[in-house]
Amino acid sequence: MPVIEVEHLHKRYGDKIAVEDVSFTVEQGEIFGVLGPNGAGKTTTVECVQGLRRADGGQVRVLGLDPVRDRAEVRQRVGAQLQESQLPDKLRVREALDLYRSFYRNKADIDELLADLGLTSQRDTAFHKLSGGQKQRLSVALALVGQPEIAILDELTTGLDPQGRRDTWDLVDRIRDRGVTVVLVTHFMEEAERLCDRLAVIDAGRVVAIDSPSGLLARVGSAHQVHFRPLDPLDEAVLDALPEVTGVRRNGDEVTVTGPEGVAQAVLSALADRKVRYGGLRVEQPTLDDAFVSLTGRSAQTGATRTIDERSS
Ligand SMILES: Nc1ncnc2c1ncn2[C@@H]1O[C@H](COP(=O)(O)OP(=O)(O)OP(=O)(O)O)[C@@H](O)[C@H]1O
Repeated sequence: MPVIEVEHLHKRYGDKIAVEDVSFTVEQGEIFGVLGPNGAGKTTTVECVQGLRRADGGQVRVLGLDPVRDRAEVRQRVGAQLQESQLPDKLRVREALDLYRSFYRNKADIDELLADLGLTSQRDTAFHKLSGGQKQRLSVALALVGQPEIAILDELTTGLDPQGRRDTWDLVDRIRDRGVTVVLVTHFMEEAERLCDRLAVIDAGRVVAIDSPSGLLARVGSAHQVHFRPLDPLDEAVLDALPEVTGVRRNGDEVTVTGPEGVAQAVLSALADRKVRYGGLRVEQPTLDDAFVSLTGRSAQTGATRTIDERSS
């Protein structure tokens, strides 16, 4: 059963159209991504879901409620992370959690929350003394302190280093394991691919695709590429004849073989069978960024790039 239903959402700021026409549903228990480049309308969309903004057109239902009319109830049941840290400098972690906890009917156990978020030893630390990653984790803790059914996390890992980003991803998995439905706003493809069950790709105020990460990747087609430099004589026709191979080309002493998933194994075993040694092996796999480019004609990625190592880790 969907916990969020957005139908033909339209939102303007004066003459500026922020959201042209956005529709999607979020199912109970999933991690749903809202993905797109800066200015695509992601934040405006989730602000309408939270009842922070009134739609100019279309319909939004959250847990069967109207988020503007039933704002107080939606606030109790939907936890939202603050996009920028907006707490007084001197407020201590524990005090911030106590304060926010007092707003909710279903109160989380603060010690448990601190432990879950790796903040136990910062419980008496003032807000301004926290690191960027700790502030980020506190803002997530504040989103969870009312034991929400849905958590909305906006640009969760912006500004974090790669390790901080990975720790935060583990955290999102744990939030879902508590049974919370997660809506994750991001412009990082890698983050969406790692975390989301399904995602809506938004560009210029419109949904261009809704799918699972692997479904989106499948739309890009067979973009796997294997590059290597043969160190022994190689008849490229041997590779071309493999059923997994869709193309072979040579550029100087480098050979590039293209094909669907599995092409790399097929090429490497053909080389081994013929005792052809090689150097400079690289395997490029399609990424969600490729999917985004093929859907919109341009890149959403402004930050992280993907490497083969990361993908296999
Ligand atoms: N309060 C506002 N007043 C006027 N225009 C706004 C306001 N908030 C957002 N916009 C504009 O609406 C468009 C959509 O903004 P929104 O913040 O929803 O996009 P976004 O996809 O979340 O972008 P980002 O990743 O940069 O946060 C942008 O062109 C933005 O400049």
